[in-house]
Amino acid sequence: MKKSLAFIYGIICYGVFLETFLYAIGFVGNLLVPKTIDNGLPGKGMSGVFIDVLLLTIFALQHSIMARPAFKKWWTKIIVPEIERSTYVLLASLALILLFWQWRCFNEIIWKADNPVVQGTLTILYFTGWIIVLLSTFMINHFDLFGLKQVFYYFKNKPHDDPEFKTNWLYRIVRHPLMLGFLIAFWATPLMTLGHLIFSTVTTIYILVAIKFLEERDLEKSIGQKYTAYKKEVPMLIPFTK
Ligand SMILES: C[S@@+](CC[C@H](N)C(=O)[O-])C[C@H]1O[C@@H](n2cnc3c(N)ncnc32)[C@H](O)[C@@H]1O
Repeated sequence: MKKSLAFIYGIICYGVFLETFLYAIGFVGNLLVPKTIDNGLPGKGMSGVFIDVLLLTIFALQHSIMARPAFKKWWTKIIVPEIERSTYVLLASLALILLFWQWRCFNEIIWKADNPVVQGTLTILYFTGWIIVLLSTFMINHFDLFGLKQVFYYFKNKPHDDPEFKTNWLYRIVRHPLMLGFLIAFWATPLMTLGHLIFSTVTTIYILVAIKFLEERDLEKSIGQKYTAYKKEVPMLIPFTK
């Protein structure tokens, strides 16, 4: 019973993530969804900027704190370890939903591409960024990353191992293709408004800090010499710079 419930919970969390991910593509790209980065509650002065930065900080803190090994060790004494990843994914999705709902728009134009070729190129780049994000999740292990594998193995009474360290496909070109995909999607836009600029700047700072001071430190601790060698060989985010 407990295992079935955990499995159902994992599927629900994955469903919420999938919807949030698709909504995010529409939100950042100003496409199809009711509230977007440039179409929603109007931002007013510094209080609007404060709200946007706060929303991004809530997401960043949830993401960073709950991904740390020390937090997971403590947290899995409280909840069933097999639903830890699903819970992380659910809370990350809820933090994003809060951001989509409460985002304050600032529509002052920073840049606008009028040339159709430039517009088209930036739009293609935008979608390429999201495709890179999605592909990268499959290169690590999509179902592990989003908690489905853990609850399925629990349901089936099979032991679950942590995902393997990968250095193939996009991980041979940069160490963080998933984050590179996000950076491309956040910056490649034919219309950059002040609100979008706040979003892209804060997320870029967060991505750089999280990679350098959190994720890579944990990876070096858990993988050791193999990761140090990988760092020497493969660039962090910009392809062909090593
Ligand atoms: C959201 S993913 C982002 C991965 C990576 N930073 C990227 O941008 O492609 C975070 C998880 O991926 C794991 N991870 C990072 N690099 C990895 C690799 N080369 N192989 C397997 N897992 C990796 C981290 O341990 C962490 O649990």
